Amino acid sequence: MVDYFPLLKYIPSWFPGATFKQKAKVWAQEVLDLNELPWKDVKSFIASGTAIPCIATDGLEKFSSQLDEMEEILKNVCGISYAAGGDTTSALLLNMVVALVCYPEIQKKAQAELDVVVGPERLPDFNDRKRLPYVECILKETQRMWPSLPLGVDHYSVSDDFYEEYFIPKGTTIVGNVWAILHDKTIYNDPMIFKPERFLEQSGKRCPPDPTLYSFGFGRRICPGRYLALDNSWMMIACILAAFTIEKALDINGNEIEVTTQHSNDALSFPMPFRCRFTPRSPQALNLLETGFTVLWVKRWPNKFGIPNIRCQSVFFLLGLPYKPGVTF
Ligand code: HEM
Repeated sequence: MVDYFPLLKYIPSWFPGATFKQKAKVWAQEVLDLNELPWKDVKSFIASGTAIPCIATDGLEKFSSQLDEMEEILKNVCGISYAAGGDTTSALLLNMVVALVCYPEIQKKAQAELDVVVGPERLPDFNDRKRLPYVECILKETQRMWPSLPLGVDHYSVSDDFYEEYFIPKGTTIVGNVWAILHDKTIYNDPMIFKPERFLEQSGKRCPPDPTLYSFGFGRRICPGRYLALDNSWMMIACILAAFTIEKALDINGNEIEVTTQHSNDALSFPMPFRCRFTPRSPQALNLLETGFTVLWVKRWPNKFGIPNIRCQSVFFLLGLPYKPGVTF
């Protein structure tokens, strides 16, 4: 509000109606805490020898001789990654789970693909990704149908500009309507229908544009975490699909509890709370759940950007299980 009406910043916080100033004070402290408190924790874990390898421990080790100038930067990189990457990625994952619950035939098709390519003895990994086109299509279609940030993040024109017949004066707020682009029926056929197949590459067929082009923002401020977000989300959903069948939860009479595809109306669009059941697909799947992530972590991505940590934590979060640092799923 103050950005739009700069005079408001001179109103004292006790002035009737100026509650935004009191709120801003509380929120400012919360933002500072988000940066400072986890950083303090990491440093105390390092001191006590209990830290698990992650981007923060890597950075502190790598720049140990330049900490005077680098520590503030490292702390801010970690803080903004958490602030910008946590809820957005969770929203995408929860949307994929909603889709799998609501459309069991889509879930079955993805599992059939995984069974052929990966089999029941191990969890999927990035080497399998190219051979799992349908799982990729689910990731794309979820971003199209329910983008995590339907109106993106506002931009601001730094100089006078023209777009087609529109004059855009310097200082105009520009809202990129991601939702409208991704539901444009001239680009995406039947845009209100969840249809991963639309992104399946087949000879003689032209696929619509990848929603990733829009769902991570635009121009030079485009999301720098998009590759991590997409890799992380792909790995999560591929592993969940390989190991579980996800169905609607049952009430006390054994009837299925309906799941809606409605969403919150906030800047960040989460599915409305829903209940579902995760059932291991087989005894081997259950075994993989106990050992699979340890194997992936140790063998494939030792200590790289903390990705395995984030992934394991998210799986625990999604399943509503308490996450213990250092314990892999
Ligand atoms: C599904 C997950 C994610 C979505 C949908 C998403 C979406 C977005 C969008 C729409 C923007 C605004 C871009 C613009 O101004 O046009 C943005 C900015 C940003 N994102 Fe993401 N993001 C996700 C995950 C992440 C992750 C995992 C990280 C970091 C690890 C991250 C870091 C950032 C940062 C630092 C910015 C600000 C960039 C700037 O202003 O220059 N995001 N993101």
